[in-house]
Amino acid sequence: MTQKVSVLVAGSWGTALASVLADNGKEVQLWSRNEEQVVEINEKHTNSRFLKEISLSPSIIATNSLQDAVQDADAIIMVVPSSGMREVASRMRPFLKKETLIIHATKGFETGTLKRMTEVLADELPEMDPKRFVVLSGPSHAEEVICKMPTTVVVAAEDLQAAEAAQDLLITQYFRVYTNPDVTGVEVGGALKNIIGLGAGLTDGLDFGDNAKAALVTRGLAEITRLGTAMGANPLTFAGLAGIGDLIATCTSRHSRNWRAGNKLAKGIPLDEVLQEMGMVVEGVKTTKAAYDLASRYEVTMPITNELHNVLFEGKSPQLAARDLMGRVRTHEMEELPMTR
Ligand SMILES: NC(=O)C1=CN([C@@H]2O[C@H](COP(=O)(O)OP(=O)(O)OC[C@H]3O[C@@H](n4cnc5c(N)ncnc54)[C@H](OP(=O)(O)O)[C@@H]3O)[C@@H](O)[C@H]2O)C=CC1
Ligand SMILES: O=C(CO)COP(=O)(O)O
Repeated sequence: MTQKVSVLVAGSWGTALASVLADNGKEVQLWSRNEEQVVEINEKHTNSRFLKEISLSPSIIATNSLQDAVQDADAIIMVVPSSGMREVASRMRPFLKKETLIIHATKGFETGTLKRMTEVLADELPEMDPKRFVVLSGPSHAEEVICKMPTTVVVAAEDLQAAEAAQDLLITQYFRVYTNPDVTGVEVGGALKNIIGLGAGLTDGLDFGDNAKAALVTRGLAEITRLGTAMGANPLTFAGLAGIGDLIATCTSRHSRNWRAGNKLAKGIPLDEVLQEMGMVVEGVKTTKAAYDLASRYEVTMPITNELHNVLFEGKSPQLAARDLMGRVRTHEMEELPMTR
């Protein structure tokens, strides 16, 4: 029997994942709160606001009804921005079957609570087994996936069978899916790389050069690993797709929303104008605030996040932030290790 999979919501990444599922022979519903978008997807088979003139599979059915999208689904993929995860999870709860597989592909923390997305899902869906919540992450720009360009991602769940079920739903010739048991690591890596992506956009916008960007990625990975392990992640996860893999994509790609936002900031455009101009979610901004608070909660040193926080929210100039990063007290590359001579 054909599996029924619903994707919530029809942003760029949700639409690209719906397309992968359709290519994999699944019966796909794509939920949006926006009536015009539903009509466009069903009648023209495009989602022009997010994916320009790309043609979508006519087998993807868009709907405005959350109940219709959720009630018969064998699996649901949640791709709502982190700011909307709690609201959408709570609204879908009355229609959800206990056995439905829940996957999310969102990269961020909840502002205020600082919770990871599977923790938000566990709060709002208490009837579901949290060990079966799956997170999907890795280097995967919607603009390339929708064109069936070779892409690799990772799905993590505490329950291996749940991760394998997600792998099975999505793996295709062009979309290779690995499993990993480290839910915390995959969620933390996916969220924190966006901060470094913003920083890379700033660095490139200010013409700091290739050495600076390599330093940012490498030292960014060091602080992601530091916070992630303090939160319970396996450090090896950050050497994988949800860590260095996604950092490379975000810090080097012309598709990256976070890189582009950082690049605009480097031109002196104020943050609120940058976010308006982007017209798409830039998770790195809220994540910088959350990571700044998490670093303090877990007593972890995160110099790049700290400086980016000052640039975004305290009006510090990026040049001064870079100077302060370069002028930090000298230390060992592996800061956990003592200095030896
Ligand atoms: N784009 C990409 O390539 C990738 C994105 N991601 C992650 O996926 C998530 C979504 O990003 P992306 O698809 O790019 O975002 P987009 O900006 O492309 O789309 C966001 C969509 O979410 C909708 N939305 C926002 N809040 C709510 C809500 N409370 N209820 C219902 N719908 C809502 C918006 O609807 P409306 O228009 O009505 O506001 C819009 O359709 C992010 O966490 C991102 O980091 C992960 C990997 C790749
Ligand atoms: O997470 C993403 C790609 O893996 C999307 O975020 P960016 O567009 O900022 O790179």
